[in-house]
Amino acid sequence: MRTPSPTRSVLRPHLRAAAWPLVALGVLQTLSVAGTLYLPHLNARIIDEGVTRGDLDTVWRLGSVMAVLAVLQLLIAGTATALGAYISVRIARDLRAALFQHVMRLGTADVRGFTPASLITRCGNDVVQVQMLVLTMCTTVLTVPITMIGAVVMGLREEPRLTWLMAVAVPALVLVVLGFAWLALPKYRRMQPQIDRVNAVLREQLTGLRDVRAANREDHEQRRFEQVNSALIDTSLSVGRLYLSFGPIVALLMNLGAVAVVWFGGHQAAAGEIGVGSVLAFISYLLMLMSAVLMASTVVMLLPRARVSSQRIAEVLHTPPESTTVAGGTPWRDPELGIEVRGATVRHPGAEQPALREVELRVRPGERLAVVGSTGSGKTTLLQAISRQISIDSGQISLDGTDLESADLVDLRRRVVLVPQRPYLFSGTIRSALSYGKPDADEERLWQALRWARAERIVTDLPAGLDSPVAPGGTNFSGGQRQRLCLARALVADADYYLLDDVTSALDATTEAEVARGLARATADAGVVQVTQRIASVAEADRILVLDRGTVVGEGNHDDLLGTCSTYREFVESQSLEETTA
Ligand SMILES: Nc1ncnc2c1ncn2[C@@H]1O[C@H](COP(=O)(O)OP(=O)(O)OP(=O)(O)O)[C@@H](O)[C@H]1O
Repeated sequence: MRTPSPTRSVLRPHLRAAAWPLVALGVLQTLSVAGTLYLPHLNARIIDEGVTRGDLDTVWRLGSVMAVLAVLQLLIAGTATALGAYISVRIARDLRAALFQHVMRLGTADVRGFTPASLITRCGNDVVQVQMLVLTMCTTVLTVPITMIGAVVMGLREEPRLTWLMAVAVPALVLVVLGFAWLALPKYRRMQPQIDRVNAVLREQLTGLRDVRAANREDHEQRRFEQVNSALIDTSLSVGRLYLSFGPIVALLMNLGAVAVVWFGGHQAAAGEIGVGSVLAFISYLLMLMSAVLMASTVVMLLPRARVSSQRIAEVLHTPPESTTVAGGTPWRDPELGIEVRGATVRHPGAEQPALREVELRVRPGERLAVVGSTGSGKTTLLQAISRQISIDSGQISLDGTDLESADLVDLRRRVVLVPQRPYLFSGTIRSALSYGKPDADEERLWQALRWARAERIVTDLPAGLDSPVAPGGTNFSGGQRQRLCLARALVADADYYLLDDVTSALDATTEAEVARGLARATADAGVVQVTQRIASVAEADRILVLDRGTVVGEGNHDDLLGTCSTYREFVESQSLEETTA
């Protein structure tokens, strides 16, 4: 079975949506080309029937017709160009929107797999490549064949004995174009991944700028950037050099064609066999024919590059979204059942060992479960799995008796709120940042959440209060302030379950204790799974789950675990040691 071309599959829905503008464009282009083809013929008649015979009336009459026709042709061609640009911009806009919408629905693992840098290139540069192709197609798809046929027919009408020149000039030009394509296409293919690499390096360097400076590695990073950048520049330059040689060769061929017409046609004109106007018209038709071949070659050049870009866009669009049950999944069964994890095993893509092995846990409404374990023991992975940021490889996770795989994802995310280890604050104001997950939250709710998260002072200390600006990522706040604001944002959502991933790690012990008290009040009716490294937070929990290398090695309350779980004892002892040292 033939697989549809990626360009076609990516463009089809958008071309269909632009059907009427495309029809209008076709009509305008046909009229414009017809005008272009008729003008040299009129010119020939003015010269041969008017100028040569000294018939001024004919010169005036045909001259006026030619002037009106030329203006009309210009207007129509201008409108067609504008319409073509409009269609290509509109298609690019819709394609980018569709791509962005799809990326938003991709699973976390898929986003990691593509890499954010590549996704940015795909939404940006790759869409631009497709847009360029559409724009070129808009100006050539009808113009080229009509011009080619029209130029040959009109050339034959003017002087059939010169048409052999067309039969020589056009294949020569086609050969040059094919040679150029053969040299240029591999370079174009190399370019997109090179743009990806530049973006990836740049993104990493800008994200880790502080660490680069702290480690004095500016020179190293500069070299790393220069390496990927110069690879891209080299490719771009070699394409540019090819174009440099292509232009003069094509111009030479076209001029040789014109000279040949003058040479052979001139002899016939001198012998009185044809008019000078016909020779001039034939030159115009030959040049039109060659220009049409060039226009077609532009499409031939753009097509493979746009194909590579379409392929990259199609890869994203064809990646299934996170869930087939984004809305309208299986209803929740029994609110008393809460969160249940049964035999959950998770292996991250590319990882040798599973991050979670056969994990079992249960959290009911109003219950608080603390999760402790050494670094890398799978705590974050567990919370990601419960909130369905990642899928589990085996076992089952359910909420209120409904398997998360078949649950309504939007409703799940409304009911179960994850506060990650390094949450992100979006730019805007504190008000917009706090109500990010619940845009209809009233002001009282925002203040209440701020009080619970002990973040009220952060806001009242600012002159503009809730309307104070937040920089992208919340970088105008300290780590501890950011953590509390993010916690407040989660509490605004008023969820049924909270998954808290070490959310007080940047706070001092006193503030942490205050936050813990606020949290306890805020989430009194909710179920809470709290990953923590602090013994103080563990003490507040109803139960404690101890993870070691992805496996549950203990579960119970503090006293039970002290007696039964050596990993937990080590955790407690390390904390006591820290406190003593402090
Ligand atoms: N995206 C990933 N790809 C591959 N392996 C991963 C990925 N994320 C985590 N891991 C691995 O899974 C294991 C568990 O990681 P996880 O982040 O869940 O640990 P953690 O207990 O939360 O650690 P920490 O306390 O340091 O935050 C680790 O061995 C880690 O290297």
